[in-house]
Amino acid sequence: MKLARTLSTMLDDPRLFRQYAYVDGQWTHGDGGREEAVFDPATGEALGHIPWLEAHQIRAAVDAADAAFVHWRALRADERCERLLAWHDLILANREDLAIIMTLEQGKPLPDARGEVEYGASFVRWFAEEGKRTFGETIPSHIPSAALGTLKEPLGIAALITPWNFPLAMITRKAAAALAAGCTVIVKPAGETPFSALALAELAERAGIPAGVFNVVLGEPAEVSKLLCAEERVKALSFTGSTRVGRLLLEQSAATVKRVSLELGGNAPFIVGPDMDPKEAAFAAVAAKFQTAGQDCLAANRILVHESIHDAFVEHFAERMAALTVGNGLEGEVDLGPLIHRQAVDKAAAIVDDALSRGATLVAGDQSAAPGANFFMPVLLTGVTPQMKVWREENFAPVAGVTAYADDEEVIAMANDTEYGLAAYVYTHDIRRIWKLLRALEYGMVSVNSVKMTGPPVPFGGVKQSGLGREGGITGIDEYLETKYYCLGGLGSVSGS
Ligand SMILES: NC(=O)c1ccc[n+]([C@@H]2O[C@H](COP(=O)([O-])OP(=O)(O)OC[C@H]3O[C@@H](n4cnc5c(N)ncnc54)[C@H](O)[C@@H]3O)[C@@H](O)[C@H]2O)c1
Ligand SMILES: N[C@@H](CC=O)C(=O)O
Repeated sequence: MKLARTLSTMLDDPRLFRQYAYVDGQWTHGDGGREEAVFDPATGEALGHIPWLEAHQIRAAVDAADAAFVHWRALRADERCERLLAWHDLILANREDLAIIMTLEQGKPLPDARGEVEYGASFVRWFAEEGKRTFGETIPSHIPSAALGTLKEPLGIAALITPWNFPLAMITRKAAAALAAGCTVIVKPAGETPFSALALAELAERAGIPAGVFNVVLGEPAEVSKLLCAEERVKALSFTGSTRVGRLLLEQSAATVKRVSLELGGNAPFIVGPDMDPKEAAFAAVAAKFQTAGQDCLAANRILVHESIHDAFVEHFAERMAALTVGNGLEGEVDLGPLIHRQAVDKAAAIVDDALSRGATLVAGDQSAAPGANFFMPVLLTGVTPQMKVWREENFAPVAGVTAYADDEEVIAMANDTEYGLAAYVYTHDIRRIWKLLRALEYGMVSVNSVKMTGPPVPFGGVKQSGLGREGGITGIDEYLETKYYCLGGLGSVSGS
């Protein structure tokens, strides 16, 4: 497929490409005339422009979400469910257009983008159904003549701030939960990937989600986030992004005591036991490292291999890595697209340089083969140590670092030697080792002998500085619900009280 200059000409439905914010059911430009270009990371070409809203326009979005909350919360759960299912169906019906938009603005290969559209839609279906199951409790009463229980009520307006690496699914995993709970939402997508969010808004409108219920605001990130955090009427803040920005938003939300959910950075260990077939483990590690060109919070950052199979593992890893193709995600069979921008490439190069200067070995990774300014060829480093940035930082790039270990105690200490605690991978068939590692690893998610671990039924989230709260699963909707306890006294003789 040839890259067209105008994004809309590539779509079956050009109305999915919107260059406005979406507030109170209206496509909105910025009153101050400020706007930003959005670039295709593969080519550097500008795809379009988005407005930066002024402070009074952000407040107008809060006014709209506040007014809409009254009616949205009053719908029955099954009525909200119907609208969410309509949204789900429209997302899937427009899968190809949404995938093209995503590949153009984010860079991931088109098949991966299609996969993300399906993944994103799956959260909408999940929460459409979960909204019908927000049960309260009956509490055996200790108070004479009283009935006790709880109700689940929507919190109010939820501000949802999302990253660029999964421009669609990180929105739906939050928004579908909030909307199903009866909350209204204000989405602030990453400036690098706003068009997926705006296409979702167009489809939400077509699905019959009323004006003011789903809003997308755009603007200078720190400015917009500060305004949303300061707003008393915004009751919940759900953020996915870096730990650095997550800390900042947590601090800013303190003044209004918001419900805060944070899905932050990861630094996943990938542990390979001595009993593993080195080839099987190496192929799995390549899959866990290089999806989304390493720009994934679940990416296997530190690959910890038992010393008895280390050399064979490295050989197979290098062989598998050499077969990966790097290029424009719209063109042909590509495994890795570009990084999001030049700063990401510079950061990756600096991390590799740091590792080499501290004694790591470069097994493979020739940057002269990169097909463009924002591309970074996969790198394999061995002899990685805790002193190196590649160990300490989330590299968010196709840079794999391998370290040998001697025994379970050593690998547990190595794996936990990080401020992060999102996900860990364990590859071994020894059931005792599996149980030991499962219990000892300080991570919110541990995946044993499987690269794939996510999906709607899963309580996704991290411990330590990888976050607060869980998204998805049967508890994901609780992030947007308040428990109201009631005591109905003076009932006379209440049987069983
Ligand atoms: N745990 C998860 O579920 C998960 C999922 C995806 C991505 N991530 C993490 O996201 C990070 C990559 O995404 P990113 O680079 O977009 O993160 P980021 O923190 O730079 O940006 C995330 C969002 O915050 C906004 N933002 C940026 N600077 C801000 C500021 N100073 N004040 C307020 N808002 C600001 C951005 O515009 C964007 O909308 C990685 O750390 C990755 O691990 C985590
Ligand atoms: N792959 C993760 C997103 C992290 O960047 C997910 O499935 O949520």
